[in-house]
Amino acid sequence: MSRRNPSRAKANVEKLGVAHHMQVLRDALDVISHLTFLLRHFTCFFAFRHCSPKSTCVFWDGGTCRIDLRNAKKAEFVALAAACDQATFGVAQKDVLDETYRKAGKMDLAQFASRLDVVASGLIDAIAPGILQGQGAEGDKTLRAELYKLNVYGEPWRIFQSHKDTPRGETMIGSLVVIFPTAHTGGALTLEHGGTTWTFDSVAALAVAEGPALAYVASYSDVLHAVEKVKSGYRVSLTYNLFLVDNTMAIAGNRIIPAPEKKLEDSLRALLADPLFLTKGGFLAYGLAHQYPIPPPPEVQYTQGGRQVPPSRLGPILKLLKGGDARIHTVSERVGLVTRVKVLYDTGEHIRKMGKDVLADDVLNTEAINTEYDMVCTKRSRVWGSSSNAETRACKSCRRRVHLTILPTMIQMNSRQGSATKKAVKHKVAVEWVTRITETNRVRLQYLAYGNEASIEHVYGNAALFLEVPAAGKGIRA
Ligand SMILES: O=C(O)CCC(=O)C(=O)O
Ligand SMILES: [Fe+2]
Repeated sequence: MSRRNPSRAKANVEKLGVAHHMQVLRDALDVISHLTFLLRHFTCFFAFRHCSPKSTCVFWDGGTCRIDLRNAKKAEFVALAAACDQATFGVAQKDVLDETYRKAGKMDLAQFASRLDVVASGLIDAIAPGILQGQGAEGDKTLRAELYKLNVYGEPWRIFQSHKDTPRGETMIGSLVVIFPTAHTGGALTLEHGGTTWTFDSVAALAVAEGPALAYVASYSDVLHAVEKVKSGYRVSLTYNLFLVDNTMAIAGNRIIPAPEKKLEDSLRALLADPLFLTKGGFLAYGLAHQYPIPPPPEVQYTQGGRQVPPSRLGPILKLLKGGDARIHTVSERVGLVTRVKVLYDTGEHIRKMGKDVLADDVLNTEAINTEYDMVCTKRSRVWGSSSNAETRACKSCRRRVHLTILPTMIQMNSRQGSATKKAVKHKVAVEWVTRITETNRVRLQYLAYGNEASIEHVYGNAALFLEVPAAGKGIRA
């Protein structure tokens, strides 16, 4: 007969409790991701019915030319198309013209005027809940739409190849496309994000609308999209850039928290209340589902005291989180956890002293690697799920805990603090992955490696959200 150790059995049961709470948290996240998808869908398939007759008028050539897109004749479309430039597209912050790439005609804002008022018509109110979901604990963000350009598809330009819209500014979160009710066939918009694709057939949407209507699609800026071939007639669209702005009218406590978000919050609180969960503290980590622009490195500033540490290039991401990513941040803030975007580098075996995996609070540069300026954590064992899978779905089996060893920021060190460093190196931090790390926000570090010949090597890192969990009984867990 096997002898059972009652205290070990009890510990196992309690550990199951942590596993259970983690599972509830992941399930709540699954629902949130699904919700994100549904909202995007909803936004796509909604036909706008309240446009005034003037909304379909477009003027160009200093106002001397005019077209009413509700009942224009072929000659008018030909004139509009003739006034367009061949559309360019963004590559590395520059607009590039490639005849083989995009085949749509466009007019920049300076060349045309539209009478459509997206605010007064209620269009922004209609898209805001979808785009702003999860933003700000108290509904303290709102959307501002800036008209960007006009696109014309038809003879001689018929398609717009797959692309992501170039972010125009640090607070740009997405785009709004409005499609006019002109006679045409084809021209469906196909969208793809996180392995899910869907098609918005504006012709079909407008066909079922009663009375005058405009079709529209609002999506996050990391959604890949393309306009299929316009087979006949002319398709005309306006694009707006959508920016996140502070809502000065927000009233604390006024936000109605959606049920799935409440469930996520409750499951996070239950997890934190369990003293067996990250007993000594650590990170609860979350693989980002959306892609975010990372600003270029700032100029290094030298002051009398030495190098000035610039703000982290990852900082702006936190203010621009989208969908489920924003929801995690909002919930963790409400619960009282400090949340940061950090980059986990897979350094291979190349960079001595740093260990195989490095967790950084900023995008590292060569100087950082050479001098160990930045705050880094070196990991003892291989990180689970590291950079091998670009999936953004919640993972059911990511239970592995990894240990990190923290080094202090070297720039803050003086000789007295040097001894403190050695102590800090022994300090381990546990990381619990709620969802698999993704390659959606991948950064590359180039550095000079000295082997039998000096060579330029690269290491890659992936940004993820890290929620700082205090030890059981400490801080918000007291
Ligand atoms: O015309 C459309 O439906 C899409 C236009 C677009 O993607 C763009 O202008 O970037
Ligand atoms: Fe686009």
